[in-house]
Amino acid sequence: MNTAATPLLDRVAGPADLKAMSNSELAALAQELRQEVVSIVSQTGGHLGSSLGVIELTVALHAVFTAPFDKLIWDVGHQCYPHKVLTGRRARMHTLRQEGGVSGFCKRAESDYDPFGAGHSSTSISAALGFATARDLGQPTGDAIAVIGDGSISAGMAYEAMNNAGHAGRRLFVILNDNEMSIAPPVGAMSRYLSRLYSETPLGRLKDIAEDFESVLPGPIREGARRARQLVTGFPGGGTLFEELGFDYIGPVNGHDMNQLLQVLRAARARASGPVLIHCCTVKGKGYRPAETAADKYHGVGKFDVVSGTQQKAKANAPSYTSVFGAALCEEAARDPRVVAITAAMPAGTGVDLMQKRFPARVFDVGIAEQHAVTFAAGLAAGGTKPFCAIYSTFLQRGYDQIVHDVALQKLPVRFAIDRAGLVGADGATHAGTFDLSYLCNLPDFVVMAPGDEAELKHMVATAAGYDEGPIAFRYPRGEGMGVDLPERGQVLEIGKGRVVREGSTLALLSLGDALASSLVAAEALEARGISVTVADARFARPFDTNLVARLMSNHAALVTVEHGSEGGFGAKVLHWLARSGWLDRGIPVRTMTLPDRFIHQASPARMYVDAGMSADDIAATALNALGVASGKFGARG
Ligand SMILES: Cc1ncc(C[n+]2csc(CCOP(=O)(O)OP(=O)(O)O)c2C)c(N)n1
Ligand SMILES: CC(=O)[C@@H](O)[C@H](O)COP(=O)(O)O
Ligand SMILES: [Mg+2]
Repeated sequence: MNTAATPLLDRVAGPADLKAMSNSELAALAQELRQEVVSIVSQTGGHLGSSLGVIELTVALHAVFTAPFDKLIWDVGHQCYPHKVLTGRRARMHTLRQEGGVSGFCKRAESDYDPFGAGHSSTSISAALGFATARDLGQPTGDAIAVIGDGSISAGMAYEAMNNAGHAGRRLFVILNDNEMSIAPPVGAMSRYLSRLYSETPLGRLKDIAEDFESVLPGPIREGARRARQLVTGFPGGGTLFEELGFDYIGPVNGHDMNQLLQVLRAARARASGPVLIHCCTVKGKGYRPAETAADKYHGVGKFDVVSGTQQKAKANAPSYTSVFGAALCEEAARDPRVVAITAAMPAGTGVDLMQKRFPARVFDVGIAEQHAVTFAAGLAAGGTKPFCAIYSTFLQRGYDQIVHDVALQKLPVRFAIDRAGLVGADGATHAGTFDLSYLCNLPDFVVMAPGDEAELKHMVATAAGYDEGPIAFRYPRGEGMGVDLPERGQVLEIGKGRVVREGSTLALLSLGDALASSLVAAEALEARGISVTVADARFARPFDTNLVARLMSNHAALVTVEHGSEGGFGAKVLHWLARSGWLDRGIPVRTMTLPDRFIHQASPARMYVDAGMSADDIAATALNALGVASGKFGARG
């Protein structure tokens, strides 16, 4: 528990309590809130650095605006912990990111103070404009305020929204939280531009203040504006990019100076008639030394010791799939200079940082820009290189039209390395990689693979590297592999060929990807009940091994497919084929085990699979049910 004294925070039951506080009390409250957030996350783990950077901003926003009537929309939502503490969730924060607990992101179902859910980035300005438009159409809604980071503002959606908002001219606030960090150091021309705005104008002096605001802002700030305008703009009208898009621009503001924040927000709130962008400069990890000095600014941390900052690390039993991919990619890159890699702001998360270190000229971090990443990869493939486009399953959803239109339709050999497939744990439903099988298996000419263990992943990287006929993807889960021996060199697999892992005679389990582990456990349990089980690893979801399926159907009393993906993926393909080829008419029971038709909420991955009805016990029960139907002698649940 947090034992530090928090007299001001203890007086806060909700944001209304901030209204009566003086500026200096609000500044002191921010310090208490900071230590509270450090204390909470030290016990739960989570996204700490981003939350610490917006402590003063959170206090100031709640002091000036009136949530939940005013809509405060946190982009991504990974910086929302101080907001949650101030909005009635303090007592439950010890359950952060745990099963049944407080979400690590904003969630409409959790609180009226979370008007719009997130987890993926760059949606806040669009959502805020939606609220502002609803208000102008007569809905009982107050101001809409989007808080978006310098990393998240690199995505196309943010510009689509600003383009629309600038044209619409509605009263709307965008707070650009510029901490010069994404998860990794930010990249791109926009990031460079923001750095110029930041570095060439002294903090504490606002530049480019629209006429309307000038009269309510202090003299020195007004003075700085003119000079800064000349220094950093370069647009024909002398405005910032944001002004050219139709926003009033205020900034840069020192996001840790409570007086300045309050003054600027109050002025903006009093005077704005159209869209306003407030450029707020902050420090990721602010006020907690281990975070400020860490290379990743404590973006995402496990539980840690508050005094030393030392994080608890669970002992690894096997290398992670990510690290196996990263190493295998490096090996392929060393062999073939045409191998290149693309990441959308996640070099470490995807494991391409290894190749980035060895072959920096062949790794491209495009920033948070998944759509661009996919089409950029398509261009790289069309241009003769061998691109590996490494994107988490959940974020690849952003690039779906690009996958269809730019990659699949043109049959371009882009290799998709899809990490975080399946249920991912504490990040919950927003980050679950459950749809990729469904959305890729329907695309003509696409090859879709899933490794049953980390050695298989190495083979699949080699297979993808050697495959030039069209698009190819492999999807693998977050976390550790199975602890199997890794081959010296990945083998090129025959496209569309599965393998039998364990031979039996009564029941056939046909698993895809990491569902192999639970299928093997289920097989053991069934064997203990006297049922002889074959376990086959499909390896390929598309094209899948029809000969193998036909063999399993002809030699066994029932077939169960198992995959860690939503309905409409591998099992659906198998079922279609069985129906079309007439196999289903022969009366052999078939079951498809997929994730259920609902979102699964945060818990440990193992618990999420239990919730999803996909544990080894569930597989065994489903198998017994299928066999019961076949023979009438197994009366199990299912
Ligand atoms: C569409 C999408 N791509 C990638 C991510 C992963 N991601 C989460 S936070 C983050 C960095 C965001 O940087 P910024 O907006 O500057 O916020 P900061 O972490 O600096 O507070 C990234 C890349 C995501 N959540 N959504
Ligand atoms: C907020 C966000 O989207 C990322 O920080 C994400 O939580 C990273 O997930 P991993 O921990 O699986 O890399
Ligand atoms: Mg940032």
